[in-house]
Amino acid sequence: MSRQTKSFLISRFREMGIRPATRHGQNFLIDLNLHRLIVDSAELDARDVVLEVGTGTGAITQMISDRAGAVVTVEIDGHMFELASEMLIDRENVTMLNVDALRNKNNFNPAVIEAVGAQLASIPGSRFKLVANLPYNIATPILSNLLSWEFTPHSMVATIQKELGERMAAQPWSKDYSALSAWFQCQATVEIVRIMPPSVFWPEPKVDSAIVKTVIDPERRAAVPDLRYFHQFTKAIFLHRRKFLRANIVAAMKGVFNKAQVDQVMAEMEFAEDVRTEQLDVPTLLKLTELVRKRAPDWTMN
Ligand SMILES: C[S@@+](CC[C@H](N)C(=O)[O-])C[C@H]1O[C@@H](n2cnc3c(N)ncnc32)[C@H](O)[C@@H]1O
Repeated sequence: MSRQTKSFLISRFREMGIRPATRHGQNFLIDLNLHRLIVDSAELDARDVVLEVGTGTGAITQMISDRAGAVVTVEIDGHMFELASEMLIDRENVTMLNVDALRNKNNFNPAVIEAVGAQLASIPGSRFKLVANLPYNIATPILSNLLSWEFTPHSMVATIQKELGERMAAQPWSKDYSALSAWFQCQATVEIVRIMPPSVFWPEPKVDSAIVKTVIDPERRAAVPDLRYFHQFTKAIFLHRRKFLRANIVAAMKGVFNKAQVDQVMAEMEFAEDVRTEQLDVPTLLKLTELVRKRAPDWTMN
């Protein structure tokens, strides 16, 4: 049974003589029904190897461990690691790592990759999932990098800033639609499971949060010929998403395409001159990327 209530946290932090570390995004979820909702949304069973970034006190880890085949949980803060160890020490299917989950913005820590790989190899027919109340300062790189990781996740259920969840799920023409929306939606479905006010955390964050579920769609993913190219090219043309698409392609392909070549691409796509990047849905972005990739396969974003 989880002990993660506000009074439990306050008294344990006092005993240890520490305060929640803002720099590590330490906002602990104190509504136990929401712990359950996160874990229920992941639909776990014994085949699942779960990565949790941010063990905290281990409250969610415990619930995951009850349902999944294995959990690899990662915590950067030595005090939190110590606190969580008390609760998780006897659990044989839990691997605890006291490291930074990320080596840098674009890469996971090799120790995390190794631990997840070992668990995936040890369970026949294993599936890889992320379940986490993520530290908000690294939520985007964690979720985004997992989509091009060594192990393709089956799904990811995460508590993140509401604004990030809205960007992941956004549709063309909306203010939140961006390269990030296209990156998620070209290979997965994104569902906002629950919006949550600051009061369900201790200490309270400044913004609303959301539980967001991303389920990878293998068919959709396989239909993207070059995920890395798509990611880079959409990032480049969405730098000024309200501008005319033509100007964005000219800027993105500077030194590779001359303006006549850009006009050829525009004509082949049957785009009007005044089409803007923010209007393009994911299938159209995929088609456009392929036309560009065929003409400039070696292009990379500056
Ligand atoms: C939002 S709290 C969530 C804690 C707990 N799972 C819960 O639900 O209450 C995020 C946790 O991630 C840890 N953390 C922050 N940055 C990290 C990083 N780069 N790698 C691993 N853990 C990190 C923090 O110390 C904190 O315990």
